[in-house]
Formats: sequence, structure tokens, C-alpha cells
Amino acid sequence: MDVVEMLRQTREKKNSRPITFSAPMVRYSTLPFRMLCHNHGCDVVFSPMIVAKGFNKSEQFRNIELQTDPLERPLLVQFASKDAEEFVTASEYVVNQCEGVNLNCGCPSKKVRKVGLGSALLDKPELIADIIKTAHSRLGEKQNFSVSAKIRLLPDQGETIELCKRIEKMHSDFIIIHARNRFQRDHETPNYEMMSLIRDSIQIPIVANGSIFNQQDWELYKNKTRCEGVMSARGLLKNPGMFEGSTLTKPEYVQELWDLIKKHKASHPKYETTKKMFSHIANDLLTKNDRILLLQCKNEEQLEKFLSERDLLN
Ligand SMILES: Cc1cc2nc3c(=O)[nH]c(=O)nc-3n(C[C@H](O)[C@H](O)[C@H](O)COP(=O)(O)O)c2cc1C
Repeated sequence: MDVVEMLRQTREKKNSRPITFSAPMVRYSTLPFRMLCHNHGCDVVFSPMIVAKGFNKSEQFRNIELQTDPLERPLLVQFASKDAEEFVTASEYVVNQCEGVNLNCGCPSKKVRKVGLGSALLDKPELIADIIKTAHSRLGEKQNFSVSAKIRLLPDQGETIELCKRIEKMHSDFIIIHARNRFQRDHETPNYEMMSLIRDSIQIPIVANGSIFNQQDWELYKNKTRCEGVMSARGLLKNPGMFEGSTLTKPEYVQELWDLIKKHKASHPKYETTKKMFSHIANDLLTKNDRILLLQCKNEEQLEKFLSERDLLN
């Protein structure tokens, strides 16, 4: 259950499979989706990004934003914050619900950056360092509990390496790197070369992220960057069984997610999000016309009828 130990062991064992992570995804990486990923080959699952300020303010917000289950663990919880005390306070609320906390330094959304969160932190390496250092000094004693950062590359190679070294020096247990900078679009090729240079510069484990859709993709990362972990977002939305070797999504995943949402009803957000989630997971099982029809379902009953008629639900 110690994520850091899992990553270290992978490094020591040659030719071993990297530790697999489901990525933080606003709206989508709720408890039912995390359980599905956990059941199908994800070694570690991630909460969506949670804004620490709101989380600290109200119990109601905390209950809505984060619901967990011992069966999904190891779980990491990600916070957006620009203040060390605020990050630690939020982390203290979740310390018994998860195996670690992560600082979001990568979200490129304008709305998030405008308030100084997400990838805005990449312009302030000293602030990232302060948050990680403070969190480590206050939470580092807790066993099996990690503190880490998720970053994107910077446009400048030297600055990226400096940032990673700084994060390591502040005792981040590992670092998650989306192998693109914040100006790059998700379809652009990840920068494996820069990842390899980072590997040569730091000792802490690296979790590589960016366009991992199948086994070849994660093997490419492992070979090119010598990372200890791999993380997927869109790949798992398309095929939640990707990390257990399934090459295509399966009707069973649709049924399982449906059952998990029913079971953990309160933890799942609005119907519109549920519908979109099914449109991703069932995408490759449907015809083009059916994909359009799915998105036209107006409520849960219609969606259930639609999926049942296509033999995706019992
Ligand atoms: C719907 C969606 C929501 C996301 N939400 C978050 C988030 O909450 N926190 C975060 O660090 N990254 C978030 N990301 C970025 C992913 O974690 C990941 O870094 C990015 O999608 C690249 O990985 P991929 O190529 O496997 O999709 C999100 C991505 C998607 C597609």
C-alpha cells in the first residue's frame, strides 16, 4: 500500500511492469470510476483536482468533493492550492482516507490559472518548493503517506530540470510529469527526450503521463524515459481495462460502471457527466449513429433503456 515503496521496487526489478496510475480527472475520476480502474489493472487511483480553499472552508463541500472506499486504495488525493498552510490543512482532512496528497501544478485551464492555481504555479517554482517542503515537514512522518507534485514540462529544458531538482530537494516522494508543456495540445507527441534528461537529473521516482492508450505506449515510456510509473487519463476513459492488457473496451465495463454508480450513488456527480462518461467508455462498442443517440438521452431511465437495448446492460 506504500506507493513510494511500490515505485522503488519497480526500479530495482529489471524488466518489471511500471506501476500504473489512473489520472486525476475533474468530473470523471469519482469513486465509481476509480473503483472500475482499480478492479482492472490500475495499481494506484487518483481523485480529481480539488480546490483546497473550498475544501477547508466547509464540511458540506468536503463531503461532496471526496468520497472514498477502502476497497479502491491505494488512493492519492490531488489539491489545487497556492498556499502551503492551506495545502497542509486540506491534506490533514484526508490523511486517513488515502495514501498521499498531490499538488496540481499542471492544469492549463484559463479559469484555474487566472486565480494563480494549476499551471500558474509553474511560473513560481519557489512557491511549489515552499508547499512541498511544508507538506513534507508536517506530514512526512506519517507512515505510508506520500507528498508529491504533478507538473507539466516548461518550454525551456534547463528550467524544467531545475524545477524537478528543486521539487526533489524539497522531499517530494515522487514526481508526476505530463510530458508536454502547457502550450501544447493533447494530440501533440509527448517529449520523451526531455523526460529522459529529467531521469538523468533526479533520483526520485518518476510517473510519466501523456497519450498512453495501450501497452505499446507505456512500454515506450518505460524504455525511453526509465520511469517507474505510468499514468493515463483519456486512455482509461476510452478503455478502463487498458492497464490489465485489454486492447479494447468491453460491454462488461459498461455494466460494472453502471452497478458501481448505483452502489455509490451519492459520490457521483450530475447525470450529464454520467452520460458523457458512458459515451467515452462505450464509444468503441457503438456505431456512429448510436453515439449521437446516446448523447440525446435526456435522463437516467432513457440512458438505461438505450444501453440495455444494445446489450451493454442486463
Ligand atoms: C476530463 C479531464 C479532466 C482532467 N482533470 C485533471 C485534474 O483534475 N487534475 C490534473 O492534474 N489533470 C487533469 N487532467 C489532465 C490529465 O490528468 C492528464 O495529465 C492529461 O489528460 C494527459 O494524459 P492523457 O494523455 O492520458 O489524457 C484532466 C484531463 C481530462 C481529459
